Amino acid sequence: MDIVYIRDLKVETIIGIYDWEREVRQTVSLDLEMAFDISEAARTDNIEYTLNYKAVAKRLIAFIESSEFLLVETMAEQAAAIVREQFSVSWLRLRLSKPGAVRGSRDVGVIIERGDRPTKGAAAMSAGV
Ligand SMILES: Nc1nc2c(c(=O)[nH]1)N=C([C@H](O)[C@@H](O)CO)CN2
Repeated sequence: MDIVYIRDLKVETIIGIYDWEREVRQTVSLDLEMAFDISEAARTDNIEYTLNYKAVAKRLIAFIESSEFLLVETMAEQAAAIVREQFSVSWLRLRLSKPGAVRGSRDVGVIIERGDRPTKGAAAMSAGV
């Protein structure tokens, strides 16, 4: 299985457990690796046969911009579910970072994997199979 990816998708949103975090929008950043067989798209040179990363990015931006989660965990889980269910992605790895949230660190956050691990190709390598 191959991978279609999105790196460092920055979105402004309400996120965090502290009072001040409920009042100002902060930037979160998403890295997404999505298992997808790209062979038919490569053969036909047709966007209809692949996972359109722009469509995924637009959907995630709309979802995150309108959300108000306390935890990065909740945002990551729900973003992963949207990608899996609405774009028929069988496996994905999602890193959700909150830049500057902890003094002294570049960013903090979570990395989650969801779905069935692919057994061959770039996605299998990425999933450590
Ligand atoms: N595992 C988590 N730890 C923390 C979170 C979180 O969402 N998941 N959030 C915070 C605060 O909102 C922090 O980001 C503010 O700097 C603290 N720890």
